[in-house]
Amino acid sequence: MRVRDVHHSYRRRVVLRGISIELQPGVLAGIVGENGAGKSTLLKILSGELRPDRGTVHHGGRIGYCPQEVVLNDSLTVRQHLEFFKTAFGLADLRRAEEIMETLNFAAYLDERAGVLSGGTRQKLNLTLALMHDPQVLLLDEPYQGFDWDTYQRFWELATKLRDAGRSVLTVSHLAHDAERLDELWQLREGVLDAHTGTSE
Ligand SMILES: Nc1ncnc2c1ncn2[C@@H]1O[C@H](COP(=O)(O)OP(=O)(O)OP(=O)(O)O)[C@@H](O)[C@H]1O
Repeated sequence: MRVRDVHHSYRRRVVLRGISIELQPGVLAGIVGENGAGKSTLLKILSGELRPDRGTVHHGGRIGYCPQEVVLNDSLTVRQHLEFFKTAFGLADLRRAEEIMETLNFAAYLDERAGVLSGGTRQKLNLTLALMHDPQVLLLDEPYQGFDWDTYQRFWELATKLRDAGRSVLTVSHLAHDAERLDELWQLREGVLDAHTGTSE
């Protein structure tokens, strides 16, 4: 994925002031920044959900986008969500989705309605829906929010495995405590990206 000179404002609030970034295959990268720094705005632009005021985003292959806001239908079960996305992605089966569910340890909830799931379990489903079509570029917005420690570890094992299989993985977070797990880490501040140098935000 190649991003060149992306700018974005919401009316007079300037959020991104010239973001350029290159995401190679087989890289696990992170962007950190304070609340309101513009991380979600940038991911929305990279995923194609939002059009930048200026600048370009080029990518090859499938994108997997896990937004910060969990987008689920409370009246559908986990299984129904998977079936819906299987059709939307044109998948032959749910093999990958089932593998991810096993990894994240929530296969037992297949027939529960999304509306009764805990926050962490909803996030597991959110993440599964973003990854089940085996995207080449993964854009993950605070993907582990609400995860318990064991699931948090499993999330990183999954992200590392995908990186090792040649996927590009980009996670955004307000904390830099995962720095040692990442191949590249940037800091978003005042609308621009710099190499992250500090140990925490
Ligand atoms: N749809 C919108 N309309 C107007 N302003 C917005 C909109 N979305 C975001 N903003 C503003 O843009 C700025 C950046 O927001 P964004 O959600 O991208 O930040 P963030 O770094 O992801 O924050 P957080 O860590 O809290 O999730 C904030 O000041 C926010 O209030």
